[in-house]
Amino acid sequence: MSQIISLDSISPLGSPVTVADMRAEMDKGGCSSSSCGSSDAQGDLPDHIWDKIKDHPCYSEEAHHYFARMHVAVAPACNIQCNYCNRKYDCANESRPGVVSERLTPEDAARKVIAVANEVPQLSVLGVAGPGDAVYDWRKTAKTFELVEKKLPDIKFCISTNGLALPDYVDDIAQHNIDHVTITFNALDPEIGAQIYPWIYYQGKRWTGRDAAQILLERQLEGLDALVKKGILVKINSVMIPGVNDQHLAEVNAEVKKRGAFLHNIMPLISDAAHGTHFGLIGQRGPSAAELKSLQDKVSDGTKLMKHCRQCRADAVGLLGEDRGQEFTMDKIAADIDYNPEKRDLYRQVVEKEREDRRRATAEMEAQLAVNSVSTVAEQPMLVAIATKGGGRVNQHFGHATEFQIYEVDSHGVRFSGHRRADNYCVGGYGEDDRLDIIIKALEGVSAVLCAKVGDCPKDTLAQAGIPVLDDYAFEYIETSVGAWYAAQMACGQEKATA
Ligand SMILES: C[S@@+](CC[C@H](N)C(=O)[O-])C[C@H]1O[C@@H](n2cnc3c(N)ncnc32)[C@H](O)[C@@H]1O
Ligand code: SF4
Ligand code: SF4
Repeated sequence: MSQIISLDSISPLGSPVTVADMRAEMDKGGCSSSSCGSSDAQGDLPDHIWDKIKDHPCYSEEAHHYFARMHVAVAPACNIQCNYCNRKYDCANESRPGVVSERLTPEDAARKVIAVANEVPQLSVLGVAGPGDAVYDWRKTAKTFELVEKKLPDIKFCISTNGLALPDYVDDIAQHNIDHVTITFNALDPEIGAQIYPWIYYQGKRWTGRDAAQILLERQLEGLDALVKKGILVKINSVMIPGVNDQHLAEVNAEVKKRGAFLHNIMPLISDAAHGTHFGLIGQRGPSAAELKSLQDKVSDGTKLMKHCRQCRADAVGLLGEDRGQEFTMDKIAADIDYNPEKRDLYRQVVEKEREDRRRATAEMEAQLAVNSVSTVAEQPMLVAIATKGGGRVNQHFGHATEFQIYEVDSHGVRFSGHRRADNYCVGGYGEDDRLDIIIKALEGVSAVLCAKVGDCPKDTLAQAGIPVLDDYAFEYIETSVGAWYAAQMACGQEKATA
C-alpha cells in the first residue's frame, strides 16, 4: 500500500510536513500549548537503554516533541504527607501535581487508555502518578497495567512514588514490565526532611519529625538501589523549596548519581494559599526561573537533568505542556471499546523520518555555527524563546502560546534550557494588556521570541520592552531557526564592529 502520510494528517497536534500544511493548520486556530526540548541522540547509551527511552516523552527531551503520556488517577491513597501537596479531586482547572477531575477504577482506566490511544496517536506512555502513591496503592496500579498490557502491549508503563513502600514492591514492579520509576527525593539530611514531611505512616504507626524523615530517607535509598540493581530506569524528582532544601539539592544530585539514577528532575515548588497546602498557607514561595536555572546549571555535570518536566496533573493526557484530559472524562467513553492501532502505527512511521531529518539539519547548522565563530573569549550564551505546539518546529501563533520553550545558543550550538509559562491562569493575570505584561515578565533575560505568526500590537509592545518577536522562521525546525537567528546577530555585530 502506498500512502502519503504527514503528521498533521494523523493529528492536528503533530508537525505538518509542508509549510502550506502548517499555515492551514495554524489558520484553523489550533491552540494547544507546546512541547519542548533539544535533540538528544543515543550517544553512548547501549541499545537496550536507548530502546526504553527513545519514545518516552519524559526520559528523552527529543521524544517529547513527538510523544505523549497519559496518567490515570487510579491510586488515591498515600502513606505520607508532604507540606506542598493537597490531593484535590473533582478539579478541572488547576494544573499541578496531585490534582484530578475524577478517580478511576482499574477497569475504567483501561477503557480510558484505549479511548485515548484511538484518538491520540502520539501516546507512548501510561503513568500512574497518584493522585496519591502508585506503589503504596499497588493493587490498583498493578491491576490497571495488567488490563492495559493485554490490549496495548507496546505501551510503556511508568510510576511515581515517594519511596516509602518501594523496597517491598521492587520484584512486583519488575514482573509488571515497568521500566520507568520516579522516586521523589527531597532531602538526604533528615533535619531538612522534617521541614518537608510532617508525618509518615509506616508499619502501622504514624511517625513525625526527624524519625519520620530518617525512615523515609532510608527506604528511598533502599528502593533506589534495588531498582538500579534490576536494571529499571529511575528518575529522581526533587522539589526545590527556597530556604528549605535549595542549598542541599546539589548534594542530593551527587548521591543519586552515585547510586545509578538515570535522570534527576529538579522541579520548582508550586505554592499558593489557594491550594490549601501547608507551604501555601504559610507563604512559602517557590523559586524564580533564574534560581531554578542557576541550580540546574550548577549540577548539570552530574546525573542527567530533566529540564522539560511540566509538573502534570495526575490525570493529564497529551503532549507535555498540553492537557487534553477534559476530552476523555469517563462520561465521554463508550462502555465497550476496541483498540484500533492504525493511527499510532502510521504516526510512528512519520515520526521516524521527521526525527532523522531534524537531527541532520541540526548537525549541519551546528557545524556552520562553529565554522563562523570568531569568538576568542568565553561567550555568554543567549536565550531565545520559542512558540511551538510540538513536532520540534516553530509552529505556534504568539497569541496562542501559554508557555515558551527556552533555548540557549552560542557558537557551540543550540541547547534546550527549559520552559516558561505565560498563561493568565498560571500567573494570575486578566485581559490582553495584563497578559502582555505577564509575558514580558516571564521572558526576562530572553533576547528574542520566534513564533509562527504575531500581531502588530504584541509585537510593538514586546519590542518596546527590548524583546523582538519574529515570525521569519515560521514552521522551521527549532534548532535550525535559533542557529540562523544567532548567526544573523553575530554577523550584525561584526558589521557594526568593522564599520
Ligand atoms: C502528586 S505526586 C504523586 C506521586 C508520589 N506520591 C510522589 O510524591 O512522588 C507527583 C509529584 O508531584 C510533586 N508535587 C506535588 N505537589 C507539588 C507542588 N506543590 N510543587 C511541586 N511539586 C509537587 C511530588 O513531589 C511528586 O514528585
Ligand atoms: S507523597 Fe505524593 S501524593 Fe503523597 S502527599 Fe506527597 S506529593 Fe502528595
Ligand atoms: S510530571 Fe514531569 S515527568 Fe511526570 S509526566 Fe509530567 S512531564 Fe513527565
